[in-house]
Amino acid sequence: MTFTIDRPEIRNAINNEVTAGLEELVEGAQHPSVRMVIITASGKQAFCSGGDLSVFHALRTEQQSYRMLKRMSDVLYSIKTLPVPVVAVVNGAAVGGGCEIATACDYRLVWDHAKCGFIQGTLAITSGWGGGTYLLETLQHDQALKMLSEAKVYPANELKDFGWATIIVQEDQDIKAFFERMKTIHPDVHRAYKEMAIRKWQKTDLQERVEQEVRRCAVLWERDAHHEAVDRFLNKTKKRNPSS
Ligand SMILES: CC[C@H](C(=O)O)C(=O)SCCNC(=O)CCNC(=O)[C@H](O)C(C)(C)COP(=O)(O)OP(=O)(O)OC[C@H]1O[C@@H](n2cnc3c(N)ncnc32)[C@H](O)[C@@H]1OP(=O)(O)O
Repeated sequence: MTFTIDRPEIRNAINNEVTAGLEELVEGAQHPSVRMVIITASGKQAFCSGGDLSVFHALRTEQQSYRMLKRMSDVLYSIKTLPVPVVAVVNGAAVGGGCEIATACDYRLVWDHAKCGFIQGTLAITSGWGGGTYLLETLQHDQALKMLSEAKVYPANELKDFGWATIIVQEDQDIKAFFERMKTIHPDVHRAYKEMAIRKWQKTDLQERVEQEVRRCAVLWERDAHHEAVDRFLNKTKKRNPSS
């Protein structure tokens, strides 16, 4: 199954409609005929620019933001624990929550022009969809902490050095070759290894650790520093496009 985020004009930002689409993806991926799930996006400029600030800036309080963060973190946990391999084809910039979505996947095939990073810190919040927890699961500790706390974007070669990018993609053939290799192995083997990973996450309270991340982000969300940072971003847009 392939899910394509299709809002290129807004750099594939996540709104409630995309969240609902991801929830449908999780439902559909339960079918026994599904061998793997691919998440990608339209265009070449962005995989996903995180939450849609033009929508989510209306969430002012800890409780209001918690509801959005919790819904998205639940769907990302369901994606992470799907019984089949989940592959992010990172077709462009993955920032903020967009980086969290890609990190929730098992593999990240990153186009060579894509710059990715956990930029939530520039908005005076932390990751809030589970991506910080998943990064700490995935990368060497110091690399994960560096990626989270620097709150900056990195080019594909650095993402590969960190161990975040599974492969760097320079042409469509690189993606084709990745899936051709996957298909040489029986789906039952992929499912069995995924089950081993899920059992490890269940035994190490991964879902509870995500819940703590969500609650921490919601606390920071309510503070002035976050709302002022979002207003600066949206005002920059307005200056560029007075009609917007
Ligand atoms: C817990 C997760 C957390 C949350 O929301 O809950 C987050 O995800 S926090 C992080 C939120 N995301 C951002 O702060 C990223 C903002 N966007 C960018 O940094 C850039 O747009 C980038 C790097 C993704 C792409 O840069 P590029 O120069 O290619 O494009 P523009 O910046 O000119 O953007 C084009 C157009 O799209 C609008 N846009 C882009 N991202 C968002 C967004 N996340 N929410 C709302 N709107 C977005 C941007 O304002 C431009 O609009 P226009 O009217 O055409 O000027």
